[in-house]
Amino acid sequence: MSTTASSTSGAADRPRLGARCHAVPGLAADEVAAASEEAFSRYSSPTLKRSGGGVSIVWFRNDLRLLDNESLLRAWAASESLLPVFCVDPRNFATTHYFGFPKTGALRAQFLIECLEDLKKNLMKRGSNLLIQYGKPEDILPSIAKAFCAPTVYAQKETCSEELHVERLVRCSLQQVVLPQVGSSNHTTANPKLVLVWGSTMYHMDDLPFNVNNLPDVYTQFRKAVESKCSIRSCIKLPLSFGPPPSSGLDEIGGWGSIPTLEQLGLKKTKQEKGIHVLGGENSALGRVFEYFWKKDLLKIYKETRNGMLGADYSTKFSPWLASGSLSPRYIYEEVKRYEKKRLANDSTYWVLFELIWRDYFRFLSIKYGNSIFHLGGPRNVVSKWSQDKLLFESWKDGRTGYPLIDANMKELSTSGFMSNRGRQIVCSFLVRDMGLDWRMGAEWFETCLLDYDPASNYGNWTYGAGVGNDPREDRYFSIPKQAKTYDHEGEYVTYWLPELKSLPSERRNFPGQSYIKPIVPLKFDQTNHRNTHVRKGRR
Ligand SMILES: Cc1cc2nc3c(=O)[nH]c(=O)nc-3n(C[C@H](O)[C@H](O)[C@H](O)COP(=O)(O)OP(=O)(O)OC[C@H]3O[C@@H](n4cnc5c(N)ncnc54)[C@H](O)[C@@H]3O)c2cc1C
Repeated sequence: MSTTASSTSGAADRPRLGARCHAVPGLAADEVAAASEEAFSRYSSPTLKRSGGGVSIVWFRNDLRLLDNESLLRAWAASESLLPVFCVDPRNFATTHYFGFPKTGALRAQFLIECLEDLKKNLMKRGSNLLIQYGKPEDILPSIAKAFCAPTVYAQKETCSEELHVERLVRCSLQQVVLPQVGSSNHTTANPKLVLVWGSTMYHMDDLPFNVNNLPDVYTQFRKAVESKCSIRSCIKLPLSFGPPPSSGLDEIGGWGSIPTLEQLGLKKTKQEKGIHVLGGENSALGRVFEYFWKKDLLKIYKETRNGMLGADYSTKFSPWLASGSLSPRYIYEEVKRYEKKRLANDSTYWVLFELIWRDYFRFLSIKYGNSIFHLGGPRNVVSKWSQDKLLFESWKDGRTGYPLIDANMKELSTSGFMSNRGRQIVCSFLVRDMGLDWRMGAEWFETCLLDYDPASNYGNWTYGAGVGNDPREDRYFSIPKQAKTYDHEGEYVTYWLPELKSLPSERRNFPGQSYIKPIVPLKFDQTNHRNTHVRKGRR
């Protein structure tokens, strides 16, 4: 997440100007199937044993995968019969945010649908299935537990307020269910319980060298502590079969249910013609790891290319799968180590892990700082004046600010649901520093659009960029002219998203003057000269 310049994406990685969508993974379907099959078989173990009785429910949340899924394995091991469940929670679709945007945009909803299709297929291949119901988990899970007489619901533990609220409601509503106690001769009863299992980070929460409430506030201190004092747990293996599914109870709840369509979620499908198209699901995720590390051998140059903005291959694009839990960060770690053994170890191979530690850091920080990451003053409770000017905001959101670099990035976000890390930092700085807008408006629009939306990473990064988080450099300012010259020197990126700039000479595409929309606000520090930018930054 360093902001210092390194070279941009190599020319070979760049799509031709005017090229259409870039599929991620860019593998043929049979290559994806072969890569995921190979990974599944490497992580399958015929010796895993189950010792429990009856039915256990595994409630899938943001852990839509089989490989390295501890709650799934524990539910399977503790039962005779596993019942995987996904609840399509209307609160995630039919509601809007504080500033009025839909909570989930159509692109992420489509990605989720693909994840569910893939998860269901993978479970069926291993003798199980996925029960899908539309409704609130606190309503659905108790009725399923009752119908199947299931004493335990296993699920992945989450960290942010909305998800924690749902956990509390589920726990309470399960307590209202009365089940006959298994194996009891004197007709005693029990309530089903919710068992929450940690599973979203590379470093396990229980292995941290400090209590999470004493987490170091500065990333570098966090990273150094975990790197020197903890090790990363091995991936959880898979049994060869998750079957058999429960034999009775299904009729009572109306069968396995079906994966909703976009229309059923109240959303409209849009035809995506440009940008990257990331296919949801664990098979694609495993296919992408294979493609990026082994087939295209891009891991060894990641550190040099990661600040790019154009195309599929300047960075890993793992984030949408990590956010939905279709990919485990520990699996990536083990693949990096395998690559380092078989091919080479260098700064780039390490740097992917360095970035995954950022992800862990924001996840743990969301526990330490709770709801304050969503509040205007952020974790440091900074009091500052922010504008909520609607017109300014609309111009940012729709990519009509008059600054090609901002407009191109915002168009990429709404068209594809993705934006590079470089782009995210630039548009965040522009919204906060140059427009002076309430950073939460930007964060909520990201929440609507991003395929990889994750509350801890999104709000963590926004509070950081807005100077209300734990950044030792509170006044982080990204000068657009400087960023454009460094990361889009030839104007290839802006021209891809704003074809009207194509006729300009390459050096003017980011500086089109009169031939483009008039800038909506002046830049706070409008110079390309490094020394001046630096001096002024200090004064802020
Ligand atoms: C304002 C802003 C909002 C963001 N919102 C999100 C979000 O909602 N969800 C999200 O996953 N990332 C978010 N990020 C972080 C980062 O931009 C994306 O993770 C990254 O661009 C995803 O592309 P990639 O998978 O190719 O990343 P790579 O460069 O290949 O990095 C590998 C992985 O490391 C992790 N990572 C990298 N940088 C960060 C970071 N700064 N913070 C946390 N994790 C990181 C991601 O899981 C990523 O997949 C945000 C960054 C900013 C500046």
